[in-house]
Amino acid sequence: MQKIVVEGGVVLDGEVVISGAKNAVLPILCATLLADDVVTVRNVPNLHDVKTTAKVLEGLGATITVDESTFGTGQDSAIVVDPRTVNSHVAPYELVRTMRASVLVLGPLLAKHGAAEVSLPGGCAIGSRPVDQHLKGMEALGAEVVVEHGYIRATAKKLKGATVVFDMVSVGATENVLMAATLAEGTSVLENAAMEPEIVDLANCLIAMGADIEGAGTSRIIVRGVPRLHGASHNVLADRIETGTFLVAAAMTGGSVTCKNANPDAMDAVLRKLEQAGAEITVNGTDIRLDMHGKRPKAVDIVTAPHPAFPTDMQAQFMAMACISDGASVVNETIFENRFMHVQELQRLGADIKVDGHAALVRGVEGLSGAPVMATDLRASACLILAGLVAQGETQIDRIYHLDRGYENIEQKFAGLGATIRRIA
Ligand SMILES: CC(=O)N[C@H]1[C@@H](OP(=O)(O)OP(=O)(O)OC[C@H]2O[C@@H](n3ccc(=O)[nH]c3=O)[C@H](O)[C@@H]2O)O[C@H](CO)[C@@H](O)[C@@H]1O
Ligand SMILES: C=C(OP(=O)(O)O)C(=O)O
Repeated sequence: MQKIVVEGGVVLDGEVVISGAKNAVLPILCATLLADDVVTVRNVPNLHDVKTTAKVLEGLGATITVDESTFGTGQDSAIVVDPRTVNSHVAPYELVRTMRASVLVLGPLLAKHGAAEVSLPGGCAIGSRPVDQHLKGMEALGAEVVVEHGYIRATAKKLKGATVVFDMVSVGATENVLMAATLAEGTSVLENAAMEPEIVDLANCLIAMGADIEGAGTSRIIVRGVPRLHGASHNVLADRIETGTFLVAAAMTGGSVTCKNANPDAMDAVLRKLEQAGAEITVNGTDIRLDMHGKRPKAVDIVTAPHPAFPTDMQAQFMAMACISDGASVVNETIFENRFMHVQELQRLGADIKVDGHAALVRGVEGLSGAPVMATDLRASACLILAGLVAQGETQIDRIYHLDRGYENIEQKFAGLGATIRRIA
């Protein structure tokens, strides 16, 4: 099994080009199922999750074309989906279990083909992650939904517009219901909708396909159903979590890093926290530069919550920073019930962390020491790289397949900033 080996002690310096957002490209690829014609998705990151989504779409019969010569190279990296060849409405367990986001084919299949059979995604390391809000939304639009033998089976001759009030803010449920509502008869109103930038990106792609959507990016989204959606071309927005990961790395090492092709407007909460930690942040168009001027970060408290508050997907990286910050930080995780799996691994590197339920008290230490550690989920893996970058000696991170789900060329990108990092078999 592959590992990443990091040698600590280098001050990061330079520029890194940010990839398209995993959490935008996955729903957008699923949304292509709604179209009557070819959809071209650009700025597609070369991620394991993207490949899994492509497999799910191919399994449904869609024709996928990838230009390998440009795939994973930035803005020109495209996946072309022809949904006209779709001939199945079944997303099997083998694929869904490896990537929860595959449940996002439910809404599009139901709206376009009147039926969907999608394996229940099940829990994962960070929490149980139920999909009740997705199902409640489909039912509100008139679908008949049955959950049996580990599968969600949904049918509807024609979805009907309705008001859907989500019990809690869910990114995935908002996306699934938003996609389904585009082809429903009449108007749907999504109340208590998630406001993440990736939802706005999905809505923009749907609008380019001919959907009538108002209010994406607010808690109330209005969708006027249209009879059909056409082909389109869409550029995926920049990954704010990848951006944040590199900025935290720069802050932890006392360095200076510019993230190119980023989306500064989408990451206010993270940028403000980095400033609070003592970083100088300069935004110039789509460039975000962080300069730490060799200083040690100051301790900052964080509370994760739905956008525009501090993102749960940046919690582990900020906890890594808290481990070596000057002072004590409180990290409060309010989104997922089990997203502190990285704590034990950080402790192996010498961190002083006490967990009490959803809160962790992190007392910054002067230094960490390299050790073998194990990645437990995607962002936990990233946080261990960050910790390894400042730890004395070598840190070996095992189970990095989690990392490849959501970070494109991560070790090459860190190496480009001067880090001593390599992947070993
Ligand atoms: C592919 C993708 O975009 N993944 C992101 C998405 O995941 P995902 O869409 O799965 O996350 P949700 O926003 O749905 O989950 C938020 C919370 O709501 C709960 N919940 C959700 C749906 C539901 O039907 N019932 C329910 O109880 C979840 O268990 C969790 O506690 O948003 C999360 C929260 O920002 C991010 O961490 C993930 O990176
Ligand atoms: C939790 C995450 O992703 P997913 O919802 O795909 O598991 C993440 O990106 O940190």
